[in-house]
Amino acid sequence: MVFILAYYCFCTDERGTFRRLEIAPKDGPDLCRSTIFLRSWLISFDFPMMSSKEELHAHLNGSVSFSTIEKLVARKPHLNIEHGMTAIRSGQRRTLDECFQVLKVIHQLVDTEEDILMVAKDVIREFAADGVKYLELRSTPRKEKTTGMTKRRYVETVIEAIRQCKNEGVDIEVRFLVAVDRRNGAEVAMETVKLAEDFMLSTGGLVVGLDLSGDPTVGHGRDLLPALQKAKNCGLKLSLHLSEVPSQADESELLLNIPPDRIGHGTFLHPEVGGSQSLVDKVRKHNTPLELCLTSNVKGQTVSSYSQHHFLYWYQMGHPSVICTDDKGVFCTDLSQEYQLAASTFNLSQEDMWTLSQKAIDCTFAPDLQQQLHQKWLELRPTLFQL
Ligand SMILES: CC(C)=CCNc1ncnc2c1ncn2[C@@H]1O[C@H](COP(=O)(O)O)[C@@H](O)[C@H]1O
Ligand SMILES: [Zn+2]
Repeated sequence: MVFILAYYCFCTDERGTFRRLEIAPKDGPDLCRSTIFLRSWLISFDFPMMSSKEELHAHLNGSVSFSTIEKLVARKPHLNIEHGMTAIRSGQRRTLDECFQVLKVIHQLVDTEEDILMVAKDVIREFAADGVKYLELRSTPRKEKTTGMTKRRYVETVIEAIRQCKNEGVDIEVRFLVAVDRRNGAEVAMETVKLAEDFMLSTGGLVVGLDLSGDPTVGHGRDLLPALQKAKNCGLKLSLHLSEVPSQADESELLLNIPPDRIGHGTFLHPEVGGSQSLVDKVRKHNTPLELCLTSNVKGQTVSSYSQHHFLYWYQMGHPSVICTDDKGVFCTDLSQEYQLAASTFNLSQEDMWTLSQKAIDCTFAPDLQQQLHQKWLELRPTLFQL
């Protein structure tokens, strides 16, 4: 017990800056589960500001937790999938390619409408339990011949999960971005945009946008430009994974002209890491927010260490930057942990953290909710500074 406490114990110094006291050497699934509970408990006492956050970059299948994986494995024992194959634990690193292999294993486990419903509801409840008040989930519609699942049913099932959570009183607003996997090429991208448009019009505002993601080393954004432009023209908000690897500068130049409404990662945009001033100028000109995922980038080895993360570059410039998880299940993290990592790495105070989470409200794709969220944040603020 003492060991577990030490693992997640944080304190604040005289500036109110978060300090992590100790890090566990290695966490197994059991330890991970118990610490997630314990950490939520500690956070609720020590950092009330952590109970007001918004998550703007979360891939559904990458966000599946240990406990949900256990339920899926029990449904499909014949697949012989073990925990080590679906998550990258504390201290472990993988190449980006290996990270995508992990997602393929999870896809094997999630291949029916029942699975999607359970996974989406669990993920929504887990974000809510972590104090996330507004969540934008994204996922790639998948067709599974063996189970009869269609892409349309896939999206309908995610929407159903969002509605059920709402009806059950889960304290979180959820919106959905339909994802285009760049690996599948231009034709599929265009079909996906049409599907997203249909759902945007038929779900009363639950589908708000389009995400471009997938293995950044596969394909080129120029082929996807017509689909992305069509999405923008029909009113879908665009969040594009850009410059996740160093070789994407040309593609980013092109896609930034659309322009996107938000950027996922943008790890190699700035000149100090092989990007260019012209790329930075384009991002600045449109004030395009960045979705930054510290653990994902470090564990996926596109960033060498937390202190080298490009969060600092953009934060120091005062550019809108939103802390996100990317794939909380795969990377064994949650949004509270990502905020704490940013705070301890970059010497941020509680006030700084508060301001970050408050400014993220203006980066959401649900303008109809922004006023309500600002009000909620103002109501929760006094509880933070009374401590
Ligand atoms: C784990 C990993 C590779 C992290 C690196 N960051 C990522 N970069 C680009 N696309 C991603 C990333 N993480 C998840 N995705 C996308 O999200 C999908 C999984 O979630 P879903 O099935 O769309 O619900 C992946 O197949 C991939 O298309
Ligand atoms: Zn991502």
